[in-house]
Amino acid sequence: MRLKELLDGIEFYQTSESIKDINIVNVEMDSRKVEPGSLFVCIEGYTVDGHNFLQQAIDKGAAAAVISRDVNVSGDIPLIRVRDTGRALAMLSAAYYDYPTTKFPLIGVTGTNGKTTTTYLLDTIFEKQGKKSGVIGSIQVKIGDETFPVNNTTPDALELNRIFHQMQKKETDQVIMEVSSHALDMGRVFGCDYDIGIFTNLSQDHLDYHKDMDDYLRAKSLLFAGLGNDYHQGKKKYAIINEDDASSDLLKRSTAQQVLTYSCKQDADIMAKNIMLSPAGVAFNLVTPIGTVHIKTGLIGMFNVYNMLAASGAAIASKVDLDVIKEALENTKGVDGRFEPINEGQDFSVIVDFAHTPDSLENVLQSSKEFAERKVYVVVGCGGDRDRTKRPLMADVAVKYADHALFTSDNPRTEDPVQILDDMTSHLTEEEATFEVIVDRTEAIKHAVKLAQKDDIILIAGKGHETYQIIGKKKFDFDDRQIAREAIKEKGE
Ligand SMILES: CC(=O)N[C@H]1[C@@H](OP(=O)(O)OP(=O)(O)OC[C@H]2O[C@@H](n3ccc(=O)[nH]c3=O)[C@H](O)[C@@H]2O)O[C@H](CO)[C@@H](O)[C@@H]1O[C@H](C)C(=O)N[C@@H](C)C(=O)N[C@H](CCC(=O)O)C(=O)O
Ligand SMILES: Nc1ncnc2c1ncn2[C@@H]1O[C@H](COP(=O)(O)OP(=O)(O)OP(=O)(O)O)[C@@H](O)[C@H]1O
Ligand SMILES: N[C@H](CCC[C@H](N)C(=O)O)C(=O)O
Ligand SMILES: [Mg+2]
Repeated sequence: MRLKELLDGIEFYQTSESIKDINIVNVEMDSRKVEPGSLFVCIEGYTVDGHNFLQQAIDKGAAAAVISRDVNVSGDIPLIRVRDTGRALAMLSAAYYDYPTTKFPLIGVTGTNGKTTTTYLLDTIFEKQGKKSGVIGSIQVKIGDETFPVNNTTPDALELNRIFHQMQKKETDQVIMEVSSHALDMGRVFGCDYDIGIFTNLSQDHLDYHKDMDDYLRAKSLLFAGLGNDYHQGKKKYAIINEDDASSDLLKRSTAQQVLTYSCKQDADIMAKNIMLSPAGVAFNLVTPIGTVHIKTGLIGMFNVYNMLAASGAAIASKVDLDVIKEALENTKGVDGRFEPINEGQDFSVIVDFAHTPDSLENVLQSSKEFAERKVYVVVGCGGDRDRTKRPLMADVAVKYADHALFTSDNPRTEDPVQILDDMTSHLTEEEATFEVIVDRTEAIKHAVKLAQKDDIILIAGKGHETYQIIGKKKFDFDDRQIAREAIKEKGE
Protein backbone atom coordinates (compact mmCIF):
# COMPACT_ATOMS: atom_id res chain seq x y z
CA MET A 1 0.00 0.00 0.00
CA ARG A 2 1.22 3.55 -0.73
CA LEU A 3 2.17 5.62 2.34
CA LYS A 4 0.16 8.62 1.10
CA GLU A 5 -2.99 6.52 0.86
CA LEU A 6 -2.49 5.18 4.40
CA LEU A 7 -1.98 8.66 5.79
CA ASP A 8 -5.39 9.73 4.46
CA GLY A 9 -6.64 7.90 7.55
CA ILE A 10 -5.04 10.33 10.00
CA GLU A 11 -5.39 13.63 8.10
CA PHE A 12 -3.48 16.02 10.38
CA TYR A 13 0.22 15.44 10.89
CA GLN A 14 3.64 16.98 10.48
CA THR A 15 6.47 15.30 8.65
CA SER A 16 10.22 15.51 8.81
CA GLU A 17 10.26 15.76 5.03
CA SER A 18 7.70 15.76 2.26
CA ILE A 19 6.06 12.36 2.05
CA LYS A 20 7.55 10.34 -0.74
CA ASP A 21 5.21 7.98 -2.49
CA ILE A 22 6.81 4.92 -0.91
CA ASN A 23 5.35 1.47 -0.54
CA ILE A 24 4.40 0.17 2.90
CA VAL A 25 4.25 -3.60 3.39
CA ASN A 26 2.58 -3.55 6.81
CA VAL A 27 1.83 -1.46 9.88
CA GLU A 28 3.68 -2.49 13.08
CA MET A 29 3.63 -1.33 16.70
CA ASP A 30 6.29 -3.76 17.90
CA SER A 31 9.87 -3.12 16.73
CA ARG A 32 10.62 -6.85 17.09
CA LYS A 33 8.14 -7.60 14.31
CA VAL A 34 9.29 -4.89 11.91
CA GLU A 35 10.24 -6.04 8.39
CA PRO A 36 11.82 -4.11 5.54
CA GLY A 37 9.04 -1.76 4.37
CA SER A 38 7.02 -1.63 7.62
CA LEU A 39 5.39 1.55 8.91
CA PHE A 40 6.40 1.56 12.61
CA VAL A 41 4.08 3.32 15.06
CA CYS A 42 5.68 4.34 18.40
CA ILE A 43 3.23 3.70 21.25
CA GLU A 44 3.82 4.99 24.77
CA GLY A 45 2.89 1.90 26.78
CA TYR A 46 2.56 1.12 30.46
CA THR A 47 5.87 -0.61 30.79
CA VAL A 48 7.94 0.92 27.99
CA ASP A 49 7.80 3.70 25.40
CA GLY A 50 7.79 2.50 21.78
CA HIS A 51 9.79 5.65 20.82
CA ASN A 52 12.77 3.98 22.52
CA PHE A 53 12.64 1.21 19.93
CA LEU A 54 12.52 3.46 16.86
CA GLN A 55 16.20 2.99 16.10
CA GLN A 56 15.77 -0.78 16.26
CA ALA A 57 12.80 -0.51 13.88
CA ILE A 58 14.85 1.62 11.46
CA ASP A 59 17.74 -0.84 11.63
CA LYS A 60 15.32 -3.62 10.75
CA GLY A 61 14.20 -1.74 7.64
CA ALA A 62 11.16 0.32 8.67
CA ALA A 63 10.17 2.49 5.68
CA ALA A 64 8.56 5.23 7.81
CA ALA A 65 7.50 5.83 11.42
CA VAL A 66 4.77 7.60 13.36
CA ILE A 67 5.89 9.48 16.47
CA SER A 68 4.46 11.90 19.02
CA ARG A 69 7.69 13.39 20.40
CA ASP A 70 11.22 14.22 19.26
CA VAL A 71 13.48 11.20 18.96
CA ASN A 72 17.17 11.16 18.15
CA VAL A 73 17.69 8.49 15.55
CA SER A 74 19.97 7.93 12.62
CA GLY A 75 18.52 6.84 9.32
CA ASP A 76 16.76 8.63 6.54
CA ILE A 77 13.10 7.66 6.80
CA PRO A 78 10.03 9.91 6.93
CA LEU A 79 8.95 10.59 10.53
CA ILE A 80 5.26 11.46 10.77
CA ARG A 81 4.41 13.37 13.92
CA VAL A 82 0.91 13.18 15.40
CA ARG A 83 -0.55 14.19 18.76
CA ASP A 84 -1.70 10.71 19.77
CA THR A 85 0.03 7.69 18.24
CA GLY A 86 -2.53 5.29 19.81
CA ARG A 87 -5.37 6.84 17.88
CA ALA A 88 -3.20 7.20 14.79
CA LEU A 89 -2.44 3.48 14.99
CA ALA A 90 -6.17 2.74 15.08
CA MET A 91 -6.86 4.87 11.98
CA LEU A 92 -3.81 3.55 10.10
CA SER A 93 -4.80 -0.04 10.89
CA ALA A 94 -8.35 0.59 9.68
CA ALA A 95 -6.99 2.24 6.51
CA TYR A 96 -4.50 -0.59 5.93
CA TYR A 97 -7.31 -3.15 6.01
CA ASP A 98 -9.59 -0.86 3.94
CA TYR A 99 -11.97 0.14 6.76
CA PRO A 100 -13.38 -3.33 7.51
CA THR A 101 -15.95 -2.15 10.08
CA THR A 102 -17.84 -0.17 7.43
CA LYS A 103 -18.47 -3.44 5.62
CA PHE A 104 -20.52 -5.38 8.18
CA PRO A 105 -22.79 -4.56 11.12
CA LEU A 106 -20.66 -4.20 14.24
CA ILE A 107 -22.12 -4.71 17.72
CA GLY A 108 -20.08 -3.64 20.77
CA VAL A 109 -20.89 -4.76 24.32
CA THR A 110 -19.50 -2.86 27.29
CA GLY A 111 -20.13 -2.98 31.06
CA THR A 112 -18.44 -4.45 34.12
CA ASN A 113 -20.12 -7.86 34.03
CA GLY A 114 -22.03 -9.88 31.47
CA LYS A 115 -20.19 -8.84 28.28
CA THR A 116 -18.99 -12.32 27.28
CA THR A 117 -22.33 -13.90 28.15
CA THR A 118 -24.28 -11.30 26.14
CA THR A 119 -22.03 -11.70 23.07
CA TYR A 120 -22.55 -15.48 23.08
CA LEU A 121 -26.32 -15.14 23.56
CA LEU A 122 -26.37 -12.85 20.51
CA ASP A 123 -24.21 -15.30 18.56
CA THR A 124 -26.75 -18.03 19.33
CA ILE A 125 -29.65 -15.80 18.24
CA PHE A 126 -28.01 -14.90 14.92
CA GLU A 127 -27.06 -18.53 14.36
CA LYS A 128 -30.71 -19.52 14.81
CA GLN A 129 -31.53 -16.87 12.22
CA GLY A 130 -29.18 -18.66 9.83
CA LYS A 131 -26.45 -16.01 10.04
CA LYS A 132 -22.74 -16.37 10.69
CA SER A 133 -21.18 -14.13 13.34
CA GLY A 134 -17.67 -13.17 14.25
CA VAL A 135 -17.23 -12.95 18.03
CA ILE A 136 -14.33 -11.18 19.78
CA GLY A 137 -13.87 -11.31 23.55
CA SER A 138 -12.36 -12.72 26.74
CA ILE A 139 -12.63 -16.41 25.85
CA GLN A 140 -11.48 -16.40 22.23
CA VAL A 141 -12.00 -15.01 18.76
CA LYS A 142 -14.63 -17.04 16.94
CA ILE A 143 -15.46 -16.93 13.24
CA GLY A 144 -18.42 -19.22 12.61
CA ASP A 145 -17.17 -22.54 14.01
CA GLU A 146 -13.44 -21.66 13.98
CA THR A 147 -11.80 -20.35 17.15
CA PHE A 148 -8.51 -18.56 17.86
CA PRO A 149 -6.84 -17.74 21.21
CA VAL A 150 -6.65 -14.14 22.51
CA ASN A 151 -4.47 -12.13 24.92
CA ASN A 152 -6.85 -9.30 25.67
CA THR A 153 -10.64 -9.07 25.88
CA THR A 154 -10.41 -6.30 23.27
CA PRO A 155 -7.23 -6.68 21.19
CA ASP A 156 -5.01 -3.74 20.21
CA ALA A 157 -6.11 -1.74 17.16
CA LEU A 158 -3.73 -3.46 14.77
CA GLU A 159 -4.70 -6.99 15.77
CA LEU A 160 -8.36 -5.97 15.94
CA ASN A 161 -8.46 -4.65 12.37
CA ARG A 162 -6.60 -7.74 11.16
CA ILE A 163 -9.28 -9.89 12.81
CA PHE A 164 -12.08 -7.75 11.32
CA HIS A 165 -10.49 -8.13 7.89
CA GLN A 166 -10.27 -11.90 8.31
CA MET A 167 -13.91 -12.00 9.42
CA GLN A 168 -14.94 -9.97 6.42
CA LYS A 169 -13.03 -12.30 4.06
CA LYS A 170 -14.80 -15.26 5.66
CA GLU A 171 -18.13 -13.60 4.94
CA THR A 172 -19.42 -13.13 8.46
CA ASP A 173 -22.82 -11.48 8.49
CA GLN A 174 -22.03 -9.39 11.58
CA VAL A 175 -19.39 -9.01 14.27
CA ILE A 176 -20.19 -9.02 17.99
CA MET A 177 -17.42 -7.87 20.31
CA GLU A 178 -16.68 -7.08 23.94
CA VAL A 179 -15.39 -3.56 24.35
CA SER A 180 -13.39 -3.21 27.56
CA SER A 181 -13.01 0.13 29.31
CA HIS A 182 -9.23 -0.19 28.80
CA ALA A 183 -9.75 -0.49 25.05
CA LEU A 184 -12.08 2.52 24.94
CA ASP A 185 -9.71 4.59 27.05
CA MET A 186 -6.54 3.63 25.14
CA GLY A 187 -8.16 4.19 21.74
CA ARG A 188 -7.88 0.52 20.70
CA VAL A 189 -11.35 0.82 19.10
CA PHE A 190 -10.96 4.38 17.87
CA GLY A 191 -12.46 4.64 14.37
CA CYS A 192 -14.52 1.44 14.63
CA ASP A 193 -17.89 1.98 12.99
CA TYR A 194 -20.29 0.51 15.55
CA ASP A 195 -23.93 0.02 14.57
CA ILE A 196 -25.12 -1.06 18.00
CA GLY A 197 -23.64 -0.40 21.45
CA ILE A 198 -24.86 -2.42 24.43
CA PHE A 199 -24.41 -1.43 28.08
CA THR A 200 -24.75 -4.22 30.64
CA ASN A 201 -23.97 -2.62 34.03
CA LEU A 202 -21.37 -0.70 36.02
CA SER A 203 -19.91 -1.74 39.36
CA GLN A 204 -16.48 -1.62 40.92
CA ASP A 205 -13.53 -3.05 39.00
CA HIS A 206 -10.32 -1.84 37.38
CA LEU A 207 -9.65 0.99 39.84
CA ASP A 208 -5.98 0.17 39.38
CA TYR A 209 -6.33 1.61 35.87
CA HIS A 210 -9.17 4.14 36.15
CA LYS A 211 -8.79 7.03 38.59
CA ASP A 212 -12.24 6.50 40.12
CA MET A 213 -15.71 5.21 39.21
CA ASP A 214 -16.54 8.42 37.29
CA ASP A 215 -13.45 7.96 35.17
CA TYR A 216 -14.40 4.31 34.59
CA LEU A 217 -17.90 5.36 33.51
CA ARG A 218 -16.51 8.09 31.24
CA ALA A 219 -14.43 5.42 29.46
CA LYS A 220 -17.53 3.22 29.00
CA SER A 221 -19.52 6.18 27.66
CA LEU A 222 -17.10 6.51 24.72
CA LEU A 223 -18.75 3.52 23.04
CA PHE A 224 -22.06 5.39 22.95
CA ALA A 225 -20.59 8.80 22.15
CA GLY A 226 -18.75 7.13 19.27
CA LEU A 227 -21.87 5.72 17.55
CA GLY A 228 -21.40 7.73 14.37
CA ASN A 229 -24.30 9.36 12.56
CA ASP A 230 -24.91 7.67 9.22
CA TYR A 231 -28.57 8.63 8.76
CA HIS A 232 -27.78 10.07 5.36
CA GLN A 233 -26.80 6.54 4.31
CA GLY A 234 -30.02 5.14 5.75
CA LYS A 235 -28.07 3.38 8.51
CA LYS A 236 -29.78 3.42 11.90
CA LYS A 237 -27.66 3.07 15.01
CA TYR A 238 -28.77 2.01 18.46
CA ALA A 239 -27.64 2.24 22.06
CA ILE A 240 -29.12 -0.62 24.13
CA ILE A 241 -29.09 0.53 27.75
CA ASN A 242 -29.84 -1.20 31.07
CA GLU A 243 -32.45 1.13 32.58
CA ASP A 244 -32.04 -0.47 36.03
CA ASP A 245 -28.39 0.54 36.34
CA ALA A 246 -27.57 3.82 38.10
CA SER A 247 -25.38 4.89 35.14
CA SER A 248 -28.15 4.55 32.55
CA ASP A 249 -29.06 8.27 32.51
CA LEU A 250 -25.56 9.42 31.72
CA LEU A 251 -25.15 6.79 29.01
CA LYS A 252 -28.47 7.67 27.38
CA ARG A 253 -27.28 11.27 27.28
CA SER A 254 -23.90 10.23 25.85
CA THR A 255 -25.29 9.23 22.48
CA ALA A 256 -26.98 11.16 19.70
CA GLN A 257 -28.42 7.90 18.36
CA GLN A 258 -31.60 5.90 18.99
CA VAL A 259 -31.85 4.39 22.46
CA LEU A 260 -33.59 1.15 23.42
CA THR A 261 -33.80 0.58 27.16
CA TYR A 262 -34.30 -2.73 28.98
CA SER A 263 -35.43 -3.42 32.51
CA CYS A 264 -36.63 -6.05 34.96
CA LYS A 265 -38.07 -3.48 37.38
CA GLN A 266 -39.60 -0.52 35.56
CA ASP A 267 -41.03 0.74 32.30
CA ALA A 268 -38.62 0.30 29.41
CA ASP A 269 -38.67 -0.57 25.72
CA ILE A 270 -37.80 -4.18 26.48
CA MET A 271 -38.93 -5.73 29.76
CA ALA A 272 -38.85 -9.02 31.62
CA LYS A 273 -42.12 -9.63 33.48
CA ASN A 274 -43.35 -12.45 35.73
CA ILE A 275 -39.80 -13.64 36.33
CA MET A 276 -39.59 -17.12 37.87
CA LEU A 277 -36.19 -18.17 39.23
CA SER A 278 -35.47 -21.83 39.94
CA PRO A 279 -32.43 -24.10 40.23
CA ALA A 280 -33.33 -25.45 36.78
CA GLY A 281 -33.26 -22.02 35.15
CA VAL A 282 -35.28 -18.85 34.69
CA ALA A 283 -38.62 -18.19 32.99
CA PHE A 284 -40.14 -14.81 32.14
CA ASN A 285 -42.27 -12.90 29.67
CA LEU A 286 -40.16 -10.96 27.22
CA VAL A 287 -42.17 -7.81 26.52
CA THR A 288 -40.90 -5.85 23.49
CA PRO A 289 -42.07 -3.23 20.97
CA ILE A 290 -42.60 -6.07 18.45
CA GLY A 291 -44.63 -8.33 20.77
CA THR A 292 -44.45 -10.53 23.85
CA VAL A 293 -43.14 -14.10 24.17
CA HIS A 294 -42.64 -16.44 27.09
CA ILE A 295 -39.03 -17.55 27.61
CA LYS A 296 -38.03 -20.62 29.64
CA THR A 297 -34.30 -21.33 29.71
CA GLY A 298 -31.70 -23.38 31.56
CA LEU A 299 -29.68 -20.25 32.36
CA ILE A 300 -29.53 -19.60 36.10
CA GLY A 301 -29.97 -16.34 38.02
CA MET A 302 -31.46 -12.88 37.72
CA PHE A 303 -28.22 -11.56 36.18
CA ASN A 304 -28.80 -13.81 33.20
CA VAL A 305 -32.29 -12.33 32.69
CA TYR A 306 -30.49 -8.99 32.22
CA ASN A 307 -28.04 -10.56 29.77
CA MET A 308 -30.95 -12.04 27.79
CA LEU A 309 -32.72 -8.65 27.70
CA ALA A 310 -29.52 -6.96 26.46
CA ALA A 311 -29.06 -9.56 23.72
CA SER A 312 -32.75 -9.39 22.77
CA GLY A 313 -32.50 -5.59 22.48
CA ALA A 314 -29.63 -5.82 20.00
CA ALA A 315 -31.39 -8.63 18.11
CA ILE A 316 -34.58 -6.57 17.82
CA ALA A 317 -32.55 -3.56 16.61
CA SER A 318 -31.03 -5.96 14.03
CA LYS A 319 -34.55 -6.91 12.87
CA VAL A 320 -34.49 -10.49 14.15
CA ASP A 321 -37.98 -12.02 14.62
CA LEU A 322 -39.18 -12.59 18.15
CA ASP A 323 -39.82 -16.31 17.62
CA VAL A 324 -36.16 -16.72 16.54
CA ILE A 325 -35.00 -14.92 19.71
CA LYS A 326 -37.25 -17.14 21.84
CA GLU A 327 -36.04 -20.37 20.23
CA ALA A 328 -32.38 -19.36 20.56
CA LEU A 329 -32.63 -18.30 24.22
CA GLU A 330 -34.60 -21.42 25.15
CA ASN A 331 -32.00 -23.71 23.59
CA THR A 332 -28.82 -21.92 24.63
CA LYS A 333 -26.19 -24.16 26.20
CA GLY A 334 -24.71 -21.47 28.42
CA VAL A 335 -21.21 -20.07 28.20
CA ASP A 336 -17.91 -21.81 28.94
CA GLY A 337 -16.89 -21.25 32.59
CA ARG A 338 -19.98 -19.19 33.48
CA PHE A 339 -22.05 -21.00 36.15
CA GLU A 340 -20.77 -24.25 34.62
CA PRO A 341 -21.84 -27.34 36.59
CA ILE A 342 -19.22 -30.06 37.16
CA ASN A 343 -20.95 -33.37 37.32
CA GLU A 344 -19.13 -36.58 38.14
CA GLY A 345 -22.15 -38.28 39.71
CA GLN A 346 -21.49 -36.77 43.17
CA ASP A 347 -24.39 -35.98 45.53
CA PHE A 348 -23.38 -32.31 46.00
CA SER A 349 -23.14 -29.54 43.37
CA VAL A 350 -19.92 -28.04 42.08
CA ILE A 351 -20.13 -24.89 39.96
CA VAL A 352 -17.25 -23.15 38.20
CA ASP A 353 -17.87 -19.47 37.51
CA PHE A 354 -15.94 -16.43 36.25
CA ALA A 355 -17.11 -13.97 38.95
CA HIS A 356 -14.07 -11.79 39.71
CA THR A 357 -15.74 -8.56 40.87
CA PRO A 358 -17.68 -7.85 44.10
CA ASP A 359 -20.95 -7.42 42.16
CA SER A 360 -20.67 -10.58 40.06
CA LEU A 361 -19.64 -12.63 43.09
CA GLU A 362 -22.65 -11.30 44.98
CA ASN A 363 -24.94 -12.19 42.08
CA VAL A 364 -23.76 -15.77 41.73
CA LEU A 365 -23.57 -16.40 45.47
CA GLN A 366 -27.03 -14.95 45.97
CA SER A 367 -28.40 -17.27 43.27
CA SER A 368 -26.57 -20.26 44.76
CA LYS A 369 -27.84 -19.42 48.25
CA GLU A 370 -31.44 -19.11 47.07
CA PHE A 371 -31.42 -22.64 45.72
CA ALA A 372 -29.17 -24.30 48.27
CA GLU A 373 -30.76 -27.11 50.22
CA ARG A 374 -27.84 -27.12 52.64
CA LYS A 375 -24.50 -25.35 52.87
CA VAL A 376 -22.82 -23.11 50.28
CA TYR A 377 -19.02 -23.17 50.06
CA VAL A 378 -17.12 -20.65 47.99
CA VAL A 379 -13.52 -20.98 46.75
CA VAL A 380 -12.31 -17.58 45.61
CA GLY A 381 -9.28 -15.30 45.31
CA CYS A 382 -8.31 -12.02 43.62
CA GLY A 383 -5.98 -11.45 40.68
CA GLY A 384 -2.60 -9.82 41.21
CA ASP A 385 -1.65 -6.57 39.42
CA ARG A 386 -5.34 -5.64 39.39
CA ASP A 387 -7.62 -3.37 41.45
CA ARG A 388 -6.52 -3.84 45.09
CA THR A 389 -9.52 -2.03 46.52
CA LYS A 390 -11.91 -4.73 45.33
CA ARG A 391 -10.12 -7.38 47.43
CA PRO A 392 -11.72 -6.76 50.87
CA LEU A 393 -15.09 -6.17 49.15
CA MET A 394 -14.95 -9.57 47.48
CA ALA A 395 -14.05 -11.20 50.78
CA ASP A 396 -16.98 -9.39 52.47
CA VAL A 397 -19.39 -10.72 49.84
CA ALA A 398 -17.97 -14.24 50.22
CA VAL A 399 -18.43 -14.37 54.01
CA LYS A 400 -21.83 -12.68 53.80
CA TYR A 401 -23.39 -15.27 51.50
CA ALA A 402 -21.38 -18.46 51.89
CA ASP A 403 -21.59 -20.71 54.91
CA HIS A 404 -17.87 -21.28 54.61
CA ALA A 405 -15.37 -19.38 52.46
CA LEU A 406 -12.05 -20.75 51.26
CA PHE A 407 -9.83 -17.87 50.20
CA THR A 408 -7.11 -18.84 47.79
CA SER A 409 -4.97 -17.58 44.90
CA ASP A 410 -6.41 -16.49 41.56
CA ASN A 411 -3.70 -15.30 39.11
CA PRO A 412 -1.12 -13.76 41.48
CA ARG A 413 0.89 -12.38 38.54
CA THR A 414 3.83 -10.37 39.88
CA GLU A 415 2.36 -9.91 43.39
CA ASP A 416 2.95 -12.02 46.50
CA PRO A 417 -0.09 -14.35 46.79
CA VAL A 418 0.04 -14.19 50.60
CA GLN A 419 -0.15 -10.38 50.48
CA ILE A 420 -3.15 -10.52 48.12
CA LEU A 421 -4.92 -12.88 50.55
CA ASP A 422 -4.00 -10.58 53.40
CA ASP A 423 -5.51 -7.62 51.51
CA MET A 424 -8.70 -9.67 51.16
CA THR A 425 -9.01 -10.97 54.71
CA SER A 426 -7.05 -8.83 57.19
CA HIS A 427 -10.22 -6.94 58.24
CA LEU A 428 -12.30 -10.10 58.80
CA THR A 429 -12.73 -11.57 62.25
CA GLU A 430 -13.27 -15.28 62.91
CA GLU A 431 -16.52 -14.47 64.75
CA GLU A 432 -18.04 -12.83 61.67
CA ALA A 433 -17.98 -15.96 59.58
CA THR A 434 -16.12 -19.14 59.05
CA PHE A 435 -13.35 -18.90 56.53
CA GLU A 436 -9.99 -20.43 55.80
CA VAL A 437 -7.03 -19.23 53.79
CA ILE A 438 -5.35 -21.87 51.61
CA VAL A 439 -2.82 -20.25 49.28
CA ASP A 440 -2.55 -23.17 46.85
CA ARG A 441 -5.65 -23.17 44.62
CA THR A 442 -5.57 -26.91 43.93
CA GLU A 443 -5.46 -27.60 47.68
CA ALA A 444 -8.32 -25.16 48.31
CA ILE A 445 -10.54 -26.84 45.70
CA LYS A 446 -9.69 -30.31 47.04
CA HIS A 447 -10.41 -29.19 50.59
CA ALA A 448 -13.83 -27.78 49.63
CA VAL A 449 -14.71 -31.04 47.88
CA LYS A 450 -13.66 -32.99 51.00
CA LEU A 451 -15.86 -30.82 53.23
CA ALA A 452 -18.98 -30.98 51.03
CA GLN A 453 -21.82 -33.25 52.05
CA LYS A 454 -25.00 -34.35 50.29
CA ASP A 455 -26.94 -31.40 48.74
CA ASP A 456 -24.23 -28.81 49.48
CA ILE A 457 -23.08 -26.39 46.76
CA ILE A 458 -19.44 -25.47 46.06
CA LEU A 459 -18.93 -22.35 43.98
CA ILE A 460 -15.42 -22.07 42.54
CA ALA A 461 -15.20 -18.46 41.41
CA GLY A 462 -12.87 -16.15 39.49
CA LYS A 463 -11.21 -18.20 36.76
CA GLY A 464 -14.12 -19.72 34.80
CA HIS A 465 -12.89 -20.68 31.31
CA GLU A 466 -9.22 -19.92 32.08
CA THR A 467 -6.95 -22.90 31.47
CA TYR A 468 -3.91 -21.33 33.10
CA GLN A 469 -2.66 -19.68 36.25
CA ILE A 470 -0.35 -16.67 35.88
CA ILE A 471 2.43 -16.71 38.47
CA GLY A 472 5.07 -14.04 38.01
CA LYS A 473 5.10 -13.45 34.27
CA LYS A 474 4.62 -17.14 33.39
CA LYS A 475 1.43 -18.97 32.48
CA PHE A 476 1.09 -22.49 33.94
CA ASP A 477 -1.58 -25.02 32.89
CA PHE A 478 -4.43 -24.83 35.36
CA ASP A 479 -8.14 -25.55 34.97
CA ASP A 480 -10.58 -25.28 37.89
CA ARG A 481 -12.93 -27.73 36.15
CA GLN A 482 -10.29 -30.41 35.73
CA ILE A 483 -9.09 -30.05 39.32
CA ALA A 484 -12.66 -30.20 40.64
CA ARG A 485 -13.29 -33.39 38.62
CA GLU A 486 -10.13 -35.01 39.97
CA ALA A 487 -11.03 -34.01 43.53
CA ILE A 488 -14.54 -35.44 43.24
CA LYS A 489 -13.15 -38.73 41.86
CA GLU A 490 -10.53 -38.92 44.66
CA LYS A 491 -13.26 -38.36 47.25
CA GLY A 492 -15.35 -41.20 45.78
CA GLU A 493 -12.46 -43.70 45.89
C1 LIG B 1 -2.28 -2.00 30.89
C2 LIG B 1 -2.52 -2.57 29.52
O1 LIG B 1 -3.65 -2.71 29.12
N1 LIG B 1 -1.45 -2.92 28.82
C3 LIG B 1 -1.57 -3.35 27.43
C4 LIG B 1 -0.49 -2.65 26.64
O2 LIG B 1 0.73 -3.08 27.19
P1 LIG B 1 1.83 -2.02 27.59
O3 LIG B 1 1.23 -0.66 27.70
O4 LIG B 1 2.52 -2.60 28.78
O5 LIG B 1 2.82 -2.06 26.37
P2 LIG B 1 4.39 -1.98 26.49
O6 LIG B 1 4.92 -3.35 26.70
O7 LIG B 1 4.72 -0.89 27.47
O8 LIG B 1 4.85 -1.55 25.04
C5 LIG B 1 4.62 -0.24 24.49
C6 LIG B 1 4.91 -0.29 23.03
O9 LIG B 1 6.29 -0.58 22.83
C7 LIG B 1 6.41 -1.60 21.88
N2 LIG B 1 7.67 -2.34 22.06
C8 LIG B 1 7.95 -2.97 23.23
C9 LIG B 1 9.12 -3.70 23.37
C10 LIG B 1 10.04 -3.78 22.28
O10 LIG B 1 11.08 -4.41 22.33
N3 LIG B 1 9.71 -3.12 21.14
C11 LIG B 1 8.57 -2.41 21.00
O11 LIG B 1 8.32 -1.85 19.94
C12 LIG B 1 5.18 -2.48 22.11
O12 LIG B 1 4.88 -3.29 21.00
C13 LIG B 1 4.13 -1.40 22.32
O13 LIG B 1 3.64 -0.92 21.10
O14 LIG B 1 -0.55 -3.03 25.29
C14 LIG B 1 -0.42 -4.46 25.07
C15 LIG B 1 -0.51 -4.68 23.56
O15 LIG B 1 -1.70 -4.17 23.07
C16 LIG B 1 -1.55 -5.19 25.81
O16 LIG B 1 -1.50 -6.59 25.58
C17 LIG B 1 -1.43 -4.86 27.29
O17 LIG B 1 -2.45 -5.53 27.98
C18 LIG B 1 -2.01 -6.19 29.18
C19 LIG B 1 -1.52 -7.60 28.84
C20 LIG B 1 -3.17 -6.31 30.14
O18 LIG B 1 -3.12 -7.08 31.08
N4 LIG B 1 -4.22 -5.56 29.95
C21 LIG B 1 -5.43 -5.62 30.77
C22 LIG B 1 -5.38 -4.70 31.97
C23 LIG B 1 -6.56 -5.25 29.87
O19 LIG B 1 -6.42 -4.48 28.92
N5 LIG B 1 -7.71 -5.81 30.14
C24 LIG B 1 -8.89 -5.54 29.38
C25 LIG B 1 -10.06 -6.38 29.88
C26 LIG B 1 -10.56 -6.12 31.22
C27 LIG B 1 -11.93 -6.79 31.37
O20 LIG B 1 -12.25 -7.73 30.66
O21 LIG B 1 -12.68 -6.39 32.26
C28 LIG B 1 -8.72 -6.09 27.96
O22 LIG B 1 -9.34 -5.52 27.04
O23 LIG B 1 -8.09 -7.14 27.83
N1 LIG C 1 -25.37 -9.16 33.92
C1 LIG C 1 -24.60 -9.54 34.92
N2 LIG C 1 -24.56 -8.82 36.07
C2 LIG C 1 -23.76 -9.19 37.09
N3 LIG C 1 -22.98 -10.29 37.08
C3 LIG C 1 -22.98 -11.03 35.94
C4 LIG C 1 -23.77 -10.70 34.82
N4 LIG C 1 -23.57 -11.62 33.87
C5 LIG C 1 -22.65 -12.47 34.34
N5 LIG C 1 -22.32 -12.15 35.61
C6 LIG C 1 -21.30 -12.76 36.48
O1 LIG C 1 -20.05 -12.23 36.02
C7 LIG C 1 -19.18 -13.28 35.59
C8 LIG C 1 -18.50 -12.87 34.31
O2 LIG C 1 -19.47 -12.83 33.27
P1 LIG C 1 -19.01 -12.47 31.81
O3 LIG C 1 -17.82 -13.25 31.49
O4 LIG C 1 -20.19 -12.57 30.91
O5 LIG C 1 -18.63 -10.93 32.06
P2 LIG C 1 -17.58 -10.00 31.31
O6 LIG C 1 -18.18 -8.63 31.40
O7 LIG C 1 -17.33 -10.52 29.96
O8 LIG C 1 -16.27 -10.11 32.20
P3 LIG C 1 -14.77 -9.57 31.78
O9 LIG C 1 -14.73 -8.15 32.21
O10 LIG C 1 -13.82 -10.40 32.51
O11 LIG C 1 -14.64 -9.73 30.31
C9 LIG C 1 -20.09 -14.50 35.40
O12 LIG C 1 -19.36 -15.68 35.61
C10 LIG C 1 -21.15 -14.26 36.44
O13 LIG C 1 -20.67 -14.64 37.70
N1 LIG D 1 -10.47 -9.38 32.15
C1 LIG D 1 -10.21 -9.47 33.57
C2 LIG D 1 -10.20 -10.91 33.94
C3 LIG D 1 -9.84 -11.17 35.37
C4 LIG D 1 -9.85 -12.64 35.69
C5 LIG D 1 -9.27 -13.03 37.01
N2 LIG D 1 -9.07 -14.45 36.99
C6 LIG D 1 -7.96 -12.30 37.28
O1 LIG D 1 -6.94 -12.79 36.82
O2 LIG D 1 -7.99 -11.28 37.98
C7 LIG D 1 -8.89 -8.77 33.87
O3 LIG D 1 -7.92 -9.01 33.15
O4 LIG D 1 -8.87 -7.98 34.78
MG1 LIG E 1 -15.54 -10.92 29.04
